[in-house]
This record gives sequence, structure tokens and C-alpha cells, in this order.
Amino acid sequence: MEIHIPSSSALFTFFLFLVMMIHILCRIKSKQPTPKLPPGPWKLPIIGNMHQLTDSLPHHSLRKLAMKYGPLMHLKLGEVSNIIVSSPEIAKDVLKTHDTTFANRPFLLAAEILAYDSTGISFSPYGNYWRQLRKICSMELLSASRVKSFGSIREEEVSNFIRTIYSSEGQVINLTEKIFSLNYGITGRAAFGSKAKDQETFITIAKEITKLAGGFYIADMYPSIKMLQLVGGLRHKLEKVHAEADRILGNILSDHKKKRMKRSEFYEDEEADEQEDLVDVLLKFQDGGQLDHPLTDRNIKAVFLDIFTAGSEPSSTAIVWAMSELVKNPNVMEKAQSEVRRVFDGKSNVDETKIHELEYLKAVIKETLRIHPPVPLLLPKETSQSCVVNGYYIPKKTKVIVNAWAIGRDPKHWTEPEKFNPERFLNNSVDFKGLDLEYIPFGAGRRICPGMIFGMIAVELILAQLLFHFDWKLPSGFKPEDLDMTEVFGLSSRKRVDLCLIPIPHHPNIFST
Ligand code: HEM
Repeated sequence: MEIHIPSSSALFTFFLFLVMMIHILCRIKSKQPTPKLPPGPWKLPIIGNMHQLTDSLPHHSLRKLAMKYGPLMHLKLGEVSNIIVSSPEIAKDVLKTHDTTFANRPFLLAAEILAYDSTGISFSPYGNYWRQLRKICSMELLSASRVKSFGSIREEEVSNFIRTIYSSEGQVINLTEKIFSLNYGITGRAAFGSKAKDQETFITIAKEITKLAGGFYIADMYPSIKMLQLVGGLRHKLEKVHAEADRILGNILSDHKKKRMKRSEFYEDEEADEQEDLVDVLLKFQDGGQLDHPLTDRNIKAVFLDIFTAGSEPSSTAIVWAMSELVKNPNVMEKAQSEVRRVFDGKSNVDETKIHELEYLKAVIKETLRIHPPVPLLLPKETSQSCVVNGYYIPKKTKVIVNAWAIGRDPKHWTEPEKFNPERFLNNSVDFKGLDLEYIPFGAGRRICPGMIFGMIAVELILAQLLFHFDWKLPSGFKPEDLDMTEVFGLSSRKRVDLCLIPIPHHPNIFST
């Protein structure tokens, strides 16, 4: 057989051709524009854009900057790259189209220490462990039927709350304080079952946790400089609060384990189910052995802490804002009151059976959540890989902040966005369930709030009771237009000044005997 060996000049020509082709291809490729980072203000060395967030609340400053730089904006806060999303269209790209890429959470010192190395639902990284927790949450802990099963707890706690207000009729009461205590009480009973012996202390700690977890900390902006975790005693404060919460949670867990053992000795399974609180449900999964990621006691405590704080704080904040708007807008108050009193006419109290008929009250609540979303920047997210959004390059591990507060005021989607106008939600299908990106008080996509049903039923019941039983007056000398409607920033965006009002009973006091 003959073998043909090409001549050296033919080889040289082929090699030259190959080099030229590679060169041409590289030039073509380099002419294709590489996507740039989203636009943003000029950055200072070391601090980046931190100085641009100091003049007002973060969601206000971010909106102002977005008006100049656009709805997808890049900011450098310390050493961390952030993108800020401020329009429904970009929110759709981030929370829907690229949902999995944006479903992670960034490192936050407070979550690391308070939430048992970020192993609760809210701050655990996107992956199998988080997926398992979400499944337990939506199918067991916060399912519609479980929430319904807590109806008697809610009705009892709310009736006690109304009773204490009757006892202060005609006097100024701090409604903010009462509403927060009530909600922590309801979530506490749903979670712990009967009143735990340290419940009051735990409520105080949970409030402290909410305050600490909501901060914008220098340590999170320079995660590589561990020494910054000690600035202002931050690490020490977080560890101290965590240790106290852990002690109480440990006691609750062991009490439940003991009761569970006793109960299984005396009851049939079905009867035992009726007495379950949320800790019992988690323990059932721990014992069941059917999970891919077995739940440790630390995991249960993390989830429990999550539900207790996430379950009480935003609902209370929403109720306080709704009552403030109602007092500020007497015509809206009158309409909402007459609806509740008509639907529950002939009854001595509001219960959950006919609450779905309160169409106008629902519109009031929706409008409150639009104009005062309790979690205005949602919870921060982080990209798990690089991607391109709206023609801009978003690198892996970029922190993502969605400004739900600004989105709910986008003039392209809302007429007179600064006006409190519940009528806009009547005969309107826009809802907060994560499909309408112009209205996302509960977030959207994979990380959407799983406690929507639990939260909304409490908000509706408490407001309906307050409007059914009482007319509300401002302390003497105050006019509705004087009401201070400024906010403070935290895990939830509370009203800065507590709401203090005078209750005037509308019905004879049914609780007097
Ligand atoms: C009016 C009441 C409430 C509002 C406005 C609210 C709002 C939110 C928002 C905005 C988020 C972040 C979503 C995101 O990152 O995109 C969230 C997450 C969460 N919420 Fe709620 N929430 C409320 C009530 C509740 C209740 C009652 C519970 C539990 C009992 C709860 C449990 C949670 C949990 C566990 C998460 C974390 C979800 C995850 O990261 O996968 N929330 N909520």
C-alpha cells in the first residue's frame, strides 16, 4: 500500500491558512459586544456607593437613584456587588424568567448566627435542603387546612384582645403595642400549642431578633474582613440573643418530645393529630425517617424561629398601617365599618365563617400592602450563576435587591400612586399571589412568602373586629392630617410613631359579664 506524505510546502500553506482562520474568527468574536454591567452611579474607592444610601430610608434612596439610572441598576456597597430591581418588567425577568438563578440568599451575619448557620427557611441557600423545608411548609405547616385548624386559637386570642380594649373605652390606648402582642400571641400558640412557660420572654427576644436581623451592617458589606463583625459589639449582641432564644427553644422542644411520647401511649393516631401544633408537626418529620435530609434539633429550632418572627412581624405591621390609613381617610373608614357591621348584622362578634364576604375590607388591606409593603425590599437574593438580564451582564454571586415598595408606586402601572385609594382594587383582578409583578408585597417566584394564608386571615380578622366593635378617635388636639405616617427600616417597615387612638364602643360590651 502506498502512503502519500504531503510535501513540506503544502504543510506550510495549510498551517498558514489555519492561523489566518483563527485570527479572523477571534476578530469577529471580539467585535460582538460583551454585555456590560447595568448602569449605576459613579463609585468611590473602598466604599463604592455606600454614601448614596445614607440620606433617607434604603427603599426611598434606592428609588430616587433608580429614577436616574434605570430599573436595573448596579451599586457597589463596600466590596459587594448589588443589582437593584425597580420595575415590574425587570422583576419579571429576575423572579420569573431566571427564577432559579436568582433564588439563592447572600451571606448575612445576623442570619448565620441567629438562624443556626442559616438553616431556617428564609435564609437557607437554594438547594435540596431548602426545597425539603418549603415542601414541609406548604404541605404541612402553613397549608390552608392547617391554618384553618388554628381558627379557634385566633378567635379566642382576638376576642381577649377586644375585651381589653373595651376595658379602656374612652381612653387613649397604644394600638401598635396591643396589635404586636396579639399577633405574637397567636403565632406563639399555633407554634407552641398551649402557652409555654417562657413564652413572654420569648416574645421579647423575637422582637429583639427582628430588630437585629433587619439591619444593614458594615460586616455584610465587607464579608472578607472578619474583624468588622466585632464593630459596635455586633457579633457579641447577636450571639447573646441567640443563646437566650436557643435556651428557650431547647426547653420547648424537650417538653414537646416528652408530651409526644406520653400522647402516643394514650391516643389513637387520629386523635393525636388534632392536638398538633407546629413543633409537633416538625417532630413528626424528624421521627418519620422519610426525609432525604434528616432534621436535627438545630434545624427544627431554626425553622421554628423563622416562622415565629416572619409570622408575627409583617402581619402586625400591615394592621397598624391599615388602621392608620383608615383614621387618616374617614370616608374609607366609614365604608369599611358599614360593610363589616352589615355582614355581621345580628351577631355579637365577628367570626371567620363570613369573613370572605368583606370585599371592601379586602380592598383596604390590598391597598395598604401596596402603599406600605411590610417588607419593602423583600429578602435579599443572590445569583447562583452569571446571566444576562435586559442586555446587561449579571455576574455570579451578585446580591439582588427587589424594591417592591418602588414597584407598587410605578406610575406606568398605578394611577395617582401616592394616593390611598382602596377602590382601585374593586373589580380588579390584580392580586398579591406572585403573578402580577406590579404588585408583590409577598414577593414572587420560588422564594415567595409561604405564610400568605396564615398572615392574611389574621390581618382580616383583627381589622374586622376592630371596625365592628369600635369607632376610633384621635387623642384631643390631633386631626387626621396630623398623623405621622413616616416609617422606620427593619426586617419589616414599621410606622415610626406608635398609633395611639381612643376606642368608642359601637355595640354594648358583650364581654362585660
Ligand atoms: C402580611 C403578612 C406577610 C407579608 C407581607 C410577608 C412578606 C414576605 C416577603 C416579602 C417575603 C420575602 C419573599 C422574597 O424573598 O421574595 C417573605 C418570606 C417569608 N415569609 Fe412572609 N409575609 C407575611 C406573613 C408571613 C407569615 C404569617 C409567615 C409564617 C407563619 C411567613 C413566613 C415567611 C417565610 C418562612 C419566608 C421565607 C421564604 C423563603 O425564603 O423561602 N410570612 N414574606
